Amino acid sequence: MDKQTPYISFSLTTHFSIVLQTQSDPNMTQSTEFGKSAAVAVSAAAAAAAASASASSADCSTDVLLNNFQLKKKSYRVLLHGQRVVWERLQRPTKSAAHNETVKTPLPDDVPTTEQQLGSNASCSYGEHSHILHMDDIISVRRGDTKQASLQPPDLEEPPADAKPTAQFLTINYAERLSKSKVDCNRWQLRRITFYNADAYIVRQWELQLLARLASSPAGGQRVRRLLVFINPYGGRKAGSQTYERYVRPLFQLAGIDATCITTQRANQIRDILLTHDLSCYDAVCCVGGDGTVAEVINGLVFRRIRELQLDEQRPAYIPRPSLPVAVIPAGSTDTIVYSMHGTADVRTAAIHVLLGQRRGLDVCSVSNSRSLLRFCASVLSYGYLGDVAAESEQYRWMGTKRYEYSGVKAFLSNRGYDAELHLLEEPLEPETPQSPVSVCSEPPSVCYANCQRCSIASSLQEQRSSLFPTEEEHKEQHHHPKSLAPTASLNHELQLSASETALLRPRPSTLPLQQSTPAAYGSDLSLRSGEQWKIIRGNFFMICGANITCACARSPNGISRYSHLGDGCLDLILVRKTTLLNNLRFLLNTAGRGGDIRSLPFVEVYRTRKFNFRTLNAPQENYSIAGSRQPIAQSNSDGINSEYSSWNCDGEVVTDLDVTMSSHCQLIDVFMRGPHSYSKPRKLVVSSAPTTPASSSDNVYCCCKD
Ligand SMILES: Nc1ncnc2c1ncn2[C@@H]1O[C@H](COP(=O)(O)OP(=O)(O)OP(=O)(O)O)[C@@H](O)[C@H]1O
Repeated sequence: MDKQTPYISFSLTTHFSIVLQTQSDPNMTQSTEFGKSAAVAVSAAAAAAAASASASSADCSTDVLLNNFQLKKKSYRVLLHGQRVVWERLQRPTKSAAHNETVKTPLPDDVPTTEQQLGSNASCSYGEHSHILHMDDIISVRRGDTKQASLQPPDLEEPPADAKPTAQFLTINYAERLSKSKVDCNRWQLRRITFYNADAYIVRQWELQLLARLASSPAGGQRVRRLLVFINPYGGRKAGSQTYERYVRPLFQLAGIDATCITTQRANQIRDILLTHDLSCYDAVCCVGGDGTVAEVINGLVFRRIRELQLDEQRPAYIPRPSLPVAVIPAGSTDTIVYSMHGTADVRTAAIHVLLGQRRGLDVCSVSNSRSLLRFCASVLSYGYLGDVAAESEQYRWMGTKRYEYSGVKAFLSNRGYDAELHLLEEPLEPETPQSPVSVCSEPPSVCYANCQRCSIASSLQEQRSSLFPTEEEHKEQHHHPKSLAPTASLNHELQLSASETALLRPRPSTLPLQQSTPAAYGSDLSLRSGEQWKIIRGNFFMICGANITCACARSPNGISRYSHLGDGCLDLILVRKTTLLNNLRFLLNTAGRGGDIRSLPFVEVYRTRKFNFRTLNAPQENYSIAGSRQPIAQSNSDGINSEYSSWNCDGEVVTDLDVTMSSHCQLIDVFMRGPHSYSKPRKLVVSSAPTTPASSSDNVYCCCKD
């Protein structure tokens, strides 16, 4: 190490070590106000060794690094503090300050002594002009001898740790969420910042510390190294391959992701590969395509797990959780799954979420008829209008996305309503409401945002919930011992759960084997267990939707089911009664706008449930398909739309069964997402010459419970 630039390690407390640099350059010299109990001064070599040791230790997150760097030829003080990198422009010393050589530090006066104390309010304590970058948002860190070299993707072959460092440039690639307006606050973009320091030892130390912190942070530990990518070249505008090459591959390279790509050659190929191939060398599965492609991946992974566990594929006793998480890159026509996950169908945003590694559990619904499990649904299962659109539009795929508009008008005009009977067990909405259609509630239910409380409660209760459900034997026992009938009640008391949390703890019908899946079986079983009655609704419907997620898309930014949550284990059943043509039009316009709320329409009912059963009235039994074939069952009229029965639209695919049960499985699949954000005005930075940076990623995240 250069003797001109010795390191001084200040040990403030047993929990802290601050490494400061002193240099002959007055602009880069600093003393400190921190040194309350500073035990000091180690040799340069010892400090470097200590630093690299601490970098490799898991507990390195308690260290603080503070150095001066140059950024665009301006001097900055840069601090690595817990999970944050903070940098602040060094001001030229004023006359009064020149006498007092102490430079203002970005840490608060009252320096907390432990990381816990620094905790969540640490970001508010930095200087007003500080730029704060959260570790969760860092994609990669690389040093280089030149700025250009530091911009290259990470080098897999690192020089030995004891080699003399030469690199003076340190580039941090990170993701930033753009918060431009209420309608554009969910796009993320890639940013980079390059710091320069004449001392290569400091640069190396920073890189080591940053990498160690990234690896030990919860999100960093989840980052993907080996990815299996399926590209559907057929979906949307048939631009899946170009989308991947142009926008996604460079980002994966930058993050050092080793991606194996397969371009599909036929429908259902993804599912077949996932069912039969060895996937042990992959950390995750990624698909580039629309909702149909995502559904193929989810179906493939869940059925694979069912096979691995040797469960009955037609009537599994329970639905197991696949081990691999799923990444989705939008390249379809509507891309509602991606839009609902991120609040945008922007390709870069979706790719950036894969790089950042943060995952959330996504509910997946199973769709079954009275005889067997048919498939899994990630977005919406819809009968009537949307079912007709799906069946119709397949014939006009050559039109591209216009086929939906054409088929939409045709299906709308020919819709005479469909007779149906539905059975469901209603779940209360948030806030707790009477067991009634949502349309009569005074307060709107919560919207699912990043850090959604409702979903995180559902996630944290997963373990407890599984042990709460009685097996068939336990269930019989409970009938003989009525005191044990309310395990949730006693648990609620122990855990002091709120009403909405209690609702999430309710026993679920989906734990029953599928052979008991007739409405009658459910009705009697659950009435006995929870003391609730199944609701039976009959009528003539323009459309029936079981929405697993909001189903938002560019055309319908709030989605058809605005208040659906991504991972609460519930689905929203939306019933649109057949009334007048004008009312049907009102409904469609309402879903298209940002301000609309279908719950305000008198002919629309929304029920939150974990499971519902549907059957047509007077349906001929012998026409039920077993596996949900794509063929229409009953004869269609001359327009291709059957006037008496519709078909189901399941994630854009056509299912023709007329006796269907849809059940939600809480957070069955892990997907790379944080959830959409609500708009909040970005912090204004006074120093305009400085690069703009995001507030801490967690600062951008709000609770779901506001609209
Ligand atoms: N090479 C291929 N040739 C034909 N069909 C394919 C091929 N690869 C995949 N498919 C099928 O194409 C169908 C449509 O794909 P996808 O749903 O991704 O696009 P989309 O329908 O345009 O988008 P969205 O569902 O978002 O509206 C899927 O059912 C998928 O199984």
